[in-house]
Amino acid sequence: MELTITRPDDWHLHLRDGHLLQAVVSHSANHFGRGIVMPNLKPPITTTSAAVAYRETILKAVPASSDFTPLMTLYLTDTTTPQEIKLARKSGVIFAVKLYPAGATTNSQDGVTDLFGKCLPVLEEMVEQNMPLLVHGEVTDPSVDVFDREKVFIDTVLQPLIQRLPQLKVVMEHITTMDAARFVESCKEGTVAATVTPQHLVLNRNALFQGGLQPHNYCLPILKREIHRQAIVSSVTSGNKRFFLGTDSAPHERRGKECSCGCAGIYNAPVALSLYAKVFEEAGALDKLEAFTSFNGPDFYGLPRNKSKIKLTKNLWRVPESFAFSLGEIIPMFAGETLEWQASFI
Ligand SMILES: NC(=O)N[C@@H](CC(=O)O)C(=O)O
Ligand SMILES: [Zn+2]
Ligand SMILES: [Zn+2]
Repeated sequence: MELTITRPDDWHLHLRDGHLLQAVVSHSANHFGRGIVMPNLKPPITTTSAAVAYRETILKAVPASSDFTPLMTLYLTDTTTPQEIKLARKSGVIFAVKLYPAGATTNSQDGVTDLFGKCLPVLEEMVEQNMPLLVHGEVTDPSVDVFDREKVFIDTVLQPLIQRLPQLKVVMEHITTMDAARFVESCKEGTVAATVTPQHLVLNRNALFQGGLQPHNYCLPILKREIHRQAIVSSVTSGNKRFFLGTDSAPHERRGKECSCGCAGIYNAPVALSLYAKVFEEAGALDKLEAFTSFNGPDFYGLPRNKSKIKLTKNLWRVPESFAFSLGEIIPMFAGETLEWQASFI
């Protein structure tokens, strides 16, 4: 079996910098037309000038054979100014602002401590500039169970935010629960949307402990119960325009994952399209795959859809065990396993 679809984009991607960037960028550039690049570097990308410089670095690392376009984001902090949002919009290369609640995930220590207390003027300016807010939707209160953090975030931050600023464009990134899927479905189309990762469509939380601790399945928000996975699959495969592809591909050097305090993030760029295709096929919804991978995202962001195509072929292939690079190696999701769908340029 073979499918030809409009070239997809990745609306949530970590490309890192330095040697790691060099090692991973081609895996995204080989399949995707554009990527919304996350700003959680060390130090984070908090200014327009840093984002412009980071974009140049990425473009230099993209293989010459690819016209992959990085779409940049700004990392929101307690001290981001409305002026910075104006500058970001004027730059023409920054497409969104990213909210990391301080302490919620990898490199989020400089994130926001009090969204309503510290960031309202910035959020109001974002409405003016039609600049979307991308949210890592988890509260960080240590008394809230890690499996409930997304739902509590919706109730205590997202819902009030949308009520207060109904015109703000918001993307709830990497949704993991039935609650998030239902919430996004209840919001106004074109104003609130969600990205969905391959791992939250194909794995449930058992995958963290299958045969022993599985650090390469550890990401945030953490994998949830099977009922949540099923709810997300049905929302995504229903063809609802509010959901689109965002891999959250988040490479870490192997030693950073396989240690006594391993970091969160799954490197899925090499397998993402293969897994999305599998999910839609199993749901009997291959006819809806292209909208999810290639139409809903650009339509939400007000960007043109890609013109070129890619081919998805049902062809068994083996995921490499690892990708070696100058500082070590990166273990991809489903390392060493056999997958069914293979993506290629036309
Ligand atoms: N998803 C993750 O588990 N990790 C991401 C950060 C993020 O997207 O939350 C990373 O940067 O490694
Ligand atoms: Zn996140
Ligand atoms: Zn991410």
